[in-house]
Amino acid sequence: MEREGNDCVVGDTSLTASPFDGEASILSSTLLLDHVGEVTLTFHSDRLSWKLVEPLDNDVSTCLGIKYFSKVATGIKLSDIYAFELNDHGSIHISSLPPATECLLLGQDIKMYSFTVHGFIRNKNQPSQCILVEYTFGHKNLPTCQMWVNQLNASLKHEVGRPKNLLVFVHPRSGKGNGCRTWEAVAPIFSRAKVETKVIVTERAGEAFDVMSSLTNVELNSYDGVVAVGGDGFFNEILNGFLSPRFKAPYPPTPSDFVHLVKDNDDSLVLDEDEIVDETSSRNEDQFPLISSPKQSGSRISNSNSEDKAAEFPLPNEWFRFGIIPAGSTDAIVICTTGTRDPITSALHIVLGKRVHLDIAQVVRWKRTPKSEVEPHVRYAASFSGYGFYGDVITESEKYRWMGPKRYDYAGTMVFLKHRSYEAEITYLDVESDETNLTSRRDHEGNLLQAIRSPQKSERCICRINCKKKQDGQDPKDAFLV
Ligand SMILES: Nc1ncnc2c1ncn2[C@@H]1O[C@H](COP(=O)(O)OP(=O)(O)OP(=O)(O)O)[C@@H](O)[C@H]1O
Repeated sequence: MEREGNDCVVGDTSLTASPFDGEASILSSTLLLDHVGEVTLTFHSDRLSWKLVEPLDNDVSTCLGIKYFSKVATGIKLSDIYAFELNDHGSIHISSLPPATECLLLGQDIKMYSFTVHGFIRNKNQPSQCILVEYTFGHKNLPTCQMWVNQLNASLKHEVGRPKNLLVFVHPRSGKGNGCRTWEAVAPIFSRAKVETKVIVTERAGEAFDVMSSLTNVELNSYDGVVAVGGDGFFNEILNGFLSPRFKAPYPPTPSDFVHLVKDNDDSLVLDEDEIVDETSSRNEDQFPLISSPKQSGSRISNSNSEDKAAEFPLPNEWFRFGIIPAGSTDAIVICTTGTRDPITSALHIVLGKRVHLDIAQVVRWKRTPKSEVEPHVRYAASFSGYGFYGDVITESEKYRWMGPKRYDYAGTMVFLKHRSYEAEITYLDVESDETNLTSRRDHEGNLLQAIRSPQKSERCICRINCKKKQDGQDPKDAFLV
């Protein structure tokens, strides 16, 4: 170690393995840690650690007679680091005290070359939340700093699953209208981590769906994933744009005693006798009488990107991922997946390549009648799917988007005061995941469905809706509810 004029400390740099705390290290140097002082920085295979060369007495410093305890970190795991950056020639400040409490006599700035380690620590009170940290190390020689940055960047490349290129959709009017500001706040994390981003700020509802559904799989494969900066609705729109033209799966079986309903002009729902399906004939004809097979349903269910049909990638590569940075009104998906509603935490999870599997529900709206030309409507939902009161609240709340998240409270109250009730019949299929024979599975599902459905829907139906039939004093059993 040598000392140069104005007390600048220049350390020895060792590229060979050297023992540190009883552990083999890859690299070790004496450097100046900004706002701390002279440290020995050591790079182990999975972490960086540093130690004050001349520790302060019992880790306590004094200023004008006041004692300050040093709470300087002493290391960081490689997996908690998202970037290393070489800085311009500039000031490194030597002091063990935080700037606010620093004694003028203790601090001094030294001009030198430096590099910064960007990482995160967990919030002690809320461990799901990540807090950005950065440590800047200085040295008089530029090549030493460069060598450290090159070496560290090379090891970050071994961290698996970190994205390099992402497609980002920003919903500017999401939540309280903070979509763009949220993106601006997290964008530096992506640029420091050298993650390329193509950013699309939407101008209308449905734009993200259109872009996602019109991109070819080859184009999608040029990205490592897609990120939504917005709320749950926006994320679901992107997901639907991705899945709708690509995902090929059989529709769920039609309930065997499905009753067809038509909506009369007075908004009440009544049974249309002419439309009742002959169960026997329809079941013989097809296991799924009211919905078309994937072949029949054409572009809705098959891949609409004709040039991709014979493509190498039926779906994007296995590393393809979907990310969400919360800027919405409720952000349920983010809270469920990261445990916190914090854009910084989400951005860090994305650049660090953290992954979590997400269940997706396929929601199929059946054909209203067997003669109907309209194809079944298919939607995918990542968080929840609402019916009845919830559906009405969402529909109503869209009229008051200018209120921000409070619109849900307002719309919820308004819909509640209408005192509508909604009826639904739920059946479920117990699917064995390892079952490979689709035909036998369908048979099994069909039997199971019948087994768990109750016999006479009309007998059990209690009409609570304020429909015309009821107002006219007719037997509620004549009115069917959805
Ligand atoms: N530029 C835009 N202008 C208007 N609507 C848009 C625009 N971009 C997207 N949308 C639509 O706004 C809907 C709601 O967006 P988003 O989910 O981001 O906000 P939110 O409803 O406030 O949040 P949350 O879903 O968390 O309650 C989306 O389904 C999307 O179709």
